[in-house]
Amino acid sequence: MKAAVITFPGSNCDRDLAVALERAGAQVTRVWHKDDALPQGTDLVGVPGGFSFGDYLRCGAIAAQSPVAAALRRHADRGGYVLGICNGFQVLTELGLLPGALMRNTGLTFLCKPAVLTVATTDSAFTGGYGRGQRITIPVAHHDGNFQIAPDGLARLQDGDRIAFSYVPAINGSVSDIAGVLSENRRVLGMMPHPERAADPALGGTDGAALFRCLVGGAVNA
Ligand SMILES: NC(=O)CC[C@H](N)C(=O)O
Repeated sequence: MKAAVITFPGSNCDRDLAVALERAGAQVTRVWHKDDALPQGTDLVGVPGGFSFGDYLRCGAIAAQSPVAAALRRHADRGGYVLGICNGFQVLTELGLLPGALMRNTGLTFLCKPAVLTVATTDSAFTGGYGRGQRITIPVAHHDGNFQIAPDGLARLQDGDRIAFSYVPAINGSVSDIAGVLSENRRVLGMMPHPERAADPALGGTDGAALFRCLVGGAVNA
């Protein structure tokens, strides 16, 4: 699999994401926010966590206007895979590639800790390596992780089995405790927790590794 990982000014998880994808077997190219095209043959675009453009205006809002974001949109429109983590998830909602919005955490504090998640669907290239309902521990590090969506949008996510992960217990006020959602074609995943920070024993956890193994290598459990 050929993956492209984007770097914006203020990204801080881009290298970690590239390493996690490489360890799972992907061939990774790093892409700068001013690039207006993705490398030929890109299968997956990784949109990493961090503080793109200092989180000014709204987290991810300025990054969504960058030249590479237009190329990312074309990639998604062609049915390409996209993985947005934390600030990357915020960028994907700003781009309209995923529904909803990430608001300030209800506790109004920056949350930096391991979070317990339930795998809500295994029906995707990202989550097929887990069991449905499996509890996994993945770190979070955000102040705007409170996922909100109007009731009709929430019903569409629920009816379409598009909630990928949810928090147990609630941590940031997200509606239905949602931690990650899939696009309608199931090829775009946005999630606030950081699986790349739990993909190697040296990092203190490996629960995120199955996501990269499944995505890159198609290693589906069931
Ligand atoms: N780790 C991250 O990507 C953080 C995203 C964003 N800066 C926030 O705090 O919500």
